[in-house]
Amino acid sequence: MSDADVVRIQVAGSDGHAPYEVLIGHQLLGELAPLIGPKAKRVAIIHPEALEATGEAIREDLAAQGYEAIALQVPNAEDAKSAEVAAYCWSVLGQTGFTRSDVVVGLGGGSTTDLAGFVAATWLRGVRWISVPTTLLGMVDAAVGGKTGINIAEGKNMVGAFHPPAGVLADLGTLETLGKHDYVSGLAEVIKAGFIADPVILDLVEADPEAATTPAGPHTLELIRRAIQVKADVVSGDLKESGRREILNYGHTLGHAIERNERYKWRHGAAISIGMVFAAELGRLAGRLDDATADRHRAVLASVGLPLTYRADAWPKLLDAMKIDKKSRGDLLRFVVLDGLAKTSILEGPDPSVLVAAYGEVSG
Ligand SMILES: NC(=O)c1ccc[n+]([C@@H]2O[C@H](COP(=O)([O-])OP(=O)(O)OC[C@H]3O[C@@H](n4cnc5c(N)ncnc54)[C@H](O)[C@@H]3O)[C@@H](O)[C@H]2O)c1
Ligand SMILES: O=C(O)C(=O)C[C@@H](O)[C@H](O)[C@H](O)COP(=O)(O)O
Ligand SMILES: [Zn+2]
Repeated sequence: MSDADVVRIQVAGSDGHAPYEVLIGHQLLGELAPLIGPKAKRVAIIHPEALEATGEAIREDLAAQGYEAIALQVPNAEDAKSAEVAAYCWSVLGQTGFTRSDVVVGLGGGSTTDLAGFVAATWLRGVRWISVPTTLLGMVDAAVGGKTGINIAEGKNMVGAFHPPAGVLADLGTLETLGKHDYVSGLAEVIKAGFIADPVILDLVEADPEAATTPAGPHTLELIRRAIQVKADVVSGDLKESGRREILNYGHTLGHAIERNERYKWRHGAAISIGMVFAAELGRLAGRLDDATADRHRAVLASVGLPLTYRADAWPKLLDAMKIDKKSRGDLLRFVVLDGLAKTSILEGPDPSVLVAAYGEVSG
């Protein structure tokens, strides 16, 4: 692949953080060392068990270029996003003599890059890191924007930091080994970007939903590019989520509560899919969203195999979990809703009866 085939999306710097680029293409490994730069002596490649061979290949490549490179293996999926695993990473960095000029590489899906970014944010109060997403969800969402963190029993991503990467390398070739369910989970965030900002995404998925569920589909690059552009545009203007960035949380208030209720054994995209149907019903019941757009949520999410419903008896626990959502202010629950396609707004303190009614629509 020539350099001309690499798509580059810019993310602006803010709050003292430098701007960076998201590169989308094939065989991007050669881009890693220039991003790490000459000042680093050591590089820690944090990767999940599933990517042991890739982690080792990158380690060897960087070692051959003179870096003291270590591959730091962590558990697959959400099991990596824990205080214990973060502490294990800190110990390894300490034993390696990792200094402020050294660099962390997060190689993997969103769980791994959230952890790696958090480790980088907290080690010596912040070292540079590079995100190398290997899942659809990682590419279109988690790797970009600098939200890093871990889960605790009380809630999803409750401990974390805003710490943008120095660069993002989205190598499309890595998607070929990703399981179907994990790929489809990423489509939930792609579809989210469609509803909140870029409806062309919805048209592309609806044109051939089956093709959208595989990286071999005709619109894969276009979908990834458009979803990353949405994310990059939003976070460029509001790194720390003091305003517009909240729209990226569409569907996440209920979605995160479901993940907590499932003890983080569900895929993020599956929970967010149900959360978006709930948010659409809230918008409809609040008299803001038209029926056609609300119904379109169910149609497009179901067409790619994402779930739409959750257990009715879970409501009290979900309501409790939603109270510590990061968008809450005091006792006020706040939801991102749509006033129309790509027209986001905030619904504050909805009447409890409206919440129950909306949940009734997603609990069968
Ligand atoms: N920071 C953010 O802005 C942000 C945005 C969206 C989601 N997230 C977080 O991302 C996480 C979900 O990420 P995800 O959907 O990428 O899942 P994941 O990171 O949990 O990965 C899913 C599974 O795929 C494996 N895997 C990863 N890449 C692979 C590959 N190329 N081939 C084969 N297997 C591979 C992983 O080891 C894991 O078992 C959640 O924790 C969510 O909260 C963060
Ligand atoms: O980047 C953001 O901002 C998002 O909200 C993107 C979400 O898709 C993502 O799941 C994020 O990790 C949620 O963050 P949280 O602040 O609600 O924990
Ligand atoms: Zn998400």
